[in-house]
Amino acid sequence: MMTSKKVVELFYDVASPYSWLGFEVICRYKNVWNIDLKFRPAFLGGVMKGSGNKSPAMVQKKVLYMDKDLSRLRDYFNVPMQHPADPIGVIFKKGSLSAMRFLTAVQEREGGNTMAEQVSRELFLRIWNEDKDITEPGSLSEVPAAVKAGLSESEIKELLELYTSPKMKDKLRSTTQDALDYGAFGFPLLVCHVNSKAEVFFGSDRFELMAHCIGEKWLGPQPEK
Ligand SMILES: N[C@@H](CCC(=O)N[C@@H](CS)C(=O)NCC(=O)O)C(=O)O
Repeated sequence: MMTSKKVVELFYDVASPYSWLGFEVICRYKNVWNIDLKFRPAFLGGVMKGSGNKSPAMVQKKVLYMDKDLSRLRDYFNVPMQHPADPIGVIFKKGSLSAMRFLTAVQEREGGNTMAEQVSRELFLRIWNEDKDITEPGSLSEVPAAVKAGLSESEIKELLELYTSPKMKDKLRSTTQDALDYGAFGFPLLVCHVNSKAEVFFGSDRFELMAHCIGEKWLGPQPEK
């Protein structure tokens, strides 16, 4: 008899480069480990505020270290990360609120994972590889088209109306609150449900420990290689 799959929730925000690393690794493992992966797109700004934390990008020494760290991780994780020309403007001034509402709408509308995964990846790519805007409706409308999600123009229009609705704002707020309730102070956050207990891990650098705790094997960031 097959044992039931362990539910793993990934809380992430496309403004967070470490979220991108965590996102790609857990996507690579979703068919390697006996897990049922649930995407929980949430708002990192709300987590920072709600937990009383502040972004590491506000401390000069951390910024310098993260620069180096991320360029090493790009190769190790094989994720095509590129610094935007103005990271502070991208993360703090422009922010990710509308993009995360949009992603929430995509997920709600689909009720599944496939399009949410593709749209998330496209949003990560736009910020952290192509240095393109993710705040304007015109930019967001390019995303489902770019992932060839099979949406007609009227469906894309429908999504663009849906993402600014109070319902999607509330949904994003409640997902962010769920992350805070699990103890989040930053992203990515992975919550593993094993033996009716929730084990919470912060960071894209905790997969080895996470694998140990859920009884799976860690094969490095590129398990298929
Ligand atoms: N060591 C973690 C760092 C993750 C990280 O710095 N995440 C940022 C967002 S990109 C954050 O939320 N940081 C909160 C904090 O460090 O307190 C990793 O390798 O993934």
